[in-house]
Amino acid sequence: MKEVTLTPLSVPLSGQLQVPGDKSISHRAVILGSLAEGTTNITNFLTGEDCMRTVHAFRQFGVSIEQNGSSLKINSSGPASFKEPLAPLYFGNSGTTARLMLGVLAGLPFFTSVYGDVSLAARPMDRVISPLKKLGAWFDGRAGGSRLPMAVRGGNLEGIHYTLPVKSAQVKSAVLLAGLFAEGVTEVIEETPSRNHSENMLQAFGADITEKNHHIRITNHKSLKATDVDVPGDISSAAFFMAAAAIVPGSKLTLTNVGLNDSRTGIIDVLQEMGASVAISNKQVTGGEAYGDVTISSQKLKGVVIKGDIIPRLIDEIPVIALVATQAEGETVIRDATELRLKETDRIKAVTDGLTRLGANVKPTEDGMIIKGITALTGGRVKAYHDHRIAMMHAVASFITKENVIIDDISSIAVSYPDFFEHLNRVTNKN
Ligand SMILES: O=C(O)C1=C[C@@H](OP(=O)(O)O)[C@@H](O)[C@H](O)C1
Ligand SMILES: C=C(OP(=O)(O)O)C(=O)O
Repeated sequence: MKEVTLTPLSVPLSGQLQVPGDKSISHRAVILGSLAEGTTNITNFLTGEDCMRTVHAFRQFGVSIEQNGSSLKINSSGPASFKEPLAPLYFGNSGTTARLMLGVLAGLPFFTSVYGDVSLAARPMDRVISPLKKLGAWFDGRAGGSRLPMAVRGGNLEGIHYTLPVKSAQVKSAVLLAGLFAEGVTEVIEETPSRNHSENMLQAFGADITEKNHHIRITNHKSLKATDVDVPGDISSAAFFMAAAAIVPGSKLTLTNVGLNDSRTGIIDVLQEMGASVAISNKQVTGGEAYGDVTISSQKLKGVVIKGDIIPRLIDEIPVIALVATQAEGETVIRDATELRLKETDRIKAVTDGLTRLGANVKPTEDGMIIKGITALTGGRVKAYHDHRIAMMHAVASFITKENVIIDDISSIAVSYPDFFEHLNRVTNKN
């Protein structure tokens, strides 16, 4: 447990900041770099605990992955050279590692066992196991085979046509990764688009993958070609600074090199609709991924309705959007977001409990929450529930509270943003 007491802020946020590399893209770069034959160099890799779990998993197969700061050099001879691991693979707190690696393990012709921390052990894995079994892999695990720890015996897969029953990029990616190893064509039908980093990167690594009218098709392709990846900054990490600049009066902040893939930019759309000033400059593309600089300044905000197809485009940003909504005039309604209950913690409960303790007017609903603003936040003791996004949301809240905010445990932040407090201090001139 690492408790922290945060004192209210008396200055606006200003200056420039480069947030760390994107978590989703970093995971995928290690996975595809390890499956490819040859040398893959990854720059601006996120060295947070979650992505390092994915690195360690491939090291256990015998893949050589050298780390030098935020650069990785992967030397691999492809999956045919992978060794059956001698020990279980530990995925820590990382849902993305668990779900995507189960897709890879389904394709590998050996036995593996996998486990995670208390939070990950509570998260549903049946959503990936169910299609992966249809492809031909064998799984068993706790809770009737639906939870970690889990055992996997992979290999001998055959392509399937699968309509995603949940709006989840992790499930889509697990099936596509297994599809690399399956005989014939594997097709995933996704009614509401979710983040498409797997599709972009599979294409960059030479996989035979196409997308048409929400139907994504991948063909058996064991030999991917090693391809360097420069990871853009993580918009989900930038979101905490965008929110801070939007709610602290007089702030103006530029976040550089932020990933701007359309499937992730829901937060920008929502902040603009609320009335914040958000400007994008220097937009470029690398490996199919858009990125650029985002300048945000505080303005008078108004409540909005957030529902439907935008939800997967901002799912991880909802905790901090809820905080912004406490400073927006009128009602903000968040719907269609039951998935929040299945993250590192139940984020509907964690956000509404925490913001209520700080003096906000927020009510949980079955699939989201309703926030009434503007409320002056008081401060107080809050719990992070060992969830990085909840801990960081509360840290940003301390910028606008009257009294101190005491967060019970901030150690979870290391999974996605090890330098978070250093960066907070930088833009508030605290140090
Ligand atoms: O594919 C990914 O990298 C992710 C997908 C999302 O999860 P779901 O697929 O469960 O929605 C997101 O919440 C998670 O942080 C990362
Ligand atoms: C939900 C998240 O991650 P994961 O599913 O990888 O644990 C997140 O980073 O907010």
